[in-house]
Amino acid sequence: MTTDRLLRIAVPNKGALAEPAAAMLKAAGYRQRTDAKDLTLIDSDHGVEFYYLRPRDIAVYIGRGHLDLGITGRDMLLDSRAEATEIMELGFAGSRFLFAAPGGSSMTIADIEGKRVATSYPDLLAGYFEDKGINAELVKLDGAVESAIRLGVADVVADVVDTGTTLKRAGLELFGDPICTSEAVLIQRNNAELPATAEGLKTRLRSVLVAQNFFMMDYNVDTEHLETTLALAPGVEGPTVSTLAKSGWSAVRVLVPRKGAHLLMDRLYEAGARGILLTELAACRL
Ligand SMILES: Nc1ncnc2c1ncn2[C@@H]1O[C@H](COP(=O)(O)OP(=O)(O)OP(=O)(O)O)[C@@H](O)[C@H]1O
Ligand SMILES: O=P(O)(O)OC[C@H]1O[C@H](OP(=O)(O)OP(=O)(O)O)[C@H](O)[C@@H]1O
Ligand SMILES: [Mg+2]
Repeated sequence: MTTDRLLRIAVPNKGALAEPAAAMLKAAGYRQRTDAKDLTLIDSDHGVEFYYLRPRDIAVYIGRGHLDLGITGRDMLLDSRAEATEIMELGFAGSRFLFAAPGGSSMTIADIEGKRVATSYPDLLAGYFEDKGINAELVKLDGAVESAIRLGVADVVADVVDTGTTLKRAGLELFGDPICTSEAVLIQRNNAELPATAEGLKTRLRSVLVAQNFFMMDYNVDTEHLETTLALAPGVEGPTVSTLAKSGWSAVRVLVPRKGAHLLMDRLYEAGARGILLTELAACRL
């Protein structure tokens, strides 16, 4: 344990980020609140204090230097214009931020000129319009933006889209390229000096991502086919090759990306590997 002050971390208290953020911190070995009414929680074993805050406010606290690290959405960080930087992608709450208009209207970005655009991300959108030289009227709403056109308050909406179900239900169609592609990110204040415990937290979060995205693979292979199989699955730091009791055979252990793991098993089998096993990683430190 370090003698540094407690590391202060902002965790989303509600919405799409809250549950997966707490789950990721738990998977990294930290304590998390068990009562949704708790505003803070101290994990003294790790020298960390968690603050449960609205996701939209997190970049503000970090940018002003009142908290050390925070979990928020990239789109929210950009919209806040806070003096904070994204330091790690966390792999959940993936979304795109897109324009939509009534179904069948076949609008283009150029058609936005002079229109009323409803959004709950006004500064993100203002930045986009500035870059593109578009003049449009921003209508700031808190949520349920998809209803703004039907209710007559806007001609176009710009909103978070995941599956597209909400837009479809509102009879809207997407147009243009995404204004932003978002996911949950770990943020810190620009050029902040953090307690030493921050490095430990980052290492643990990175390790959770590896554990989530990789499998451990074991297989046996004879000497003739060893090199071919090693080339197919080179691993992260290189495979471990040990001698098998059966003469002329090796046992190989290697980390493989979860995505495509079954295809890789087929390829390794064709290349001579046998007894191929895939195992979940409970945790790791790389
Ligand atoms: N349906 C979704 N699927 C994936 N990510 C989403 C979804 N909705 C929102 N997000 C992402 O999660 C983050 C927080 O959005 P969320 O909707 O939880 O906040 P909010 O709108 O301020 O809160 P609330 O909806 O509770 O008022 C944003 O980065 C956003 O892109
Ligand atoms: O593409 P989908 O999978 O349908 O998800 C996108 C919807 O999810 C979010 O809504 P949320 O529930 O956060 O409500 P809000 O609009 O009030 O923020 C977002 O604002 C969209 O409305
Ligand atoms: Mg929302």
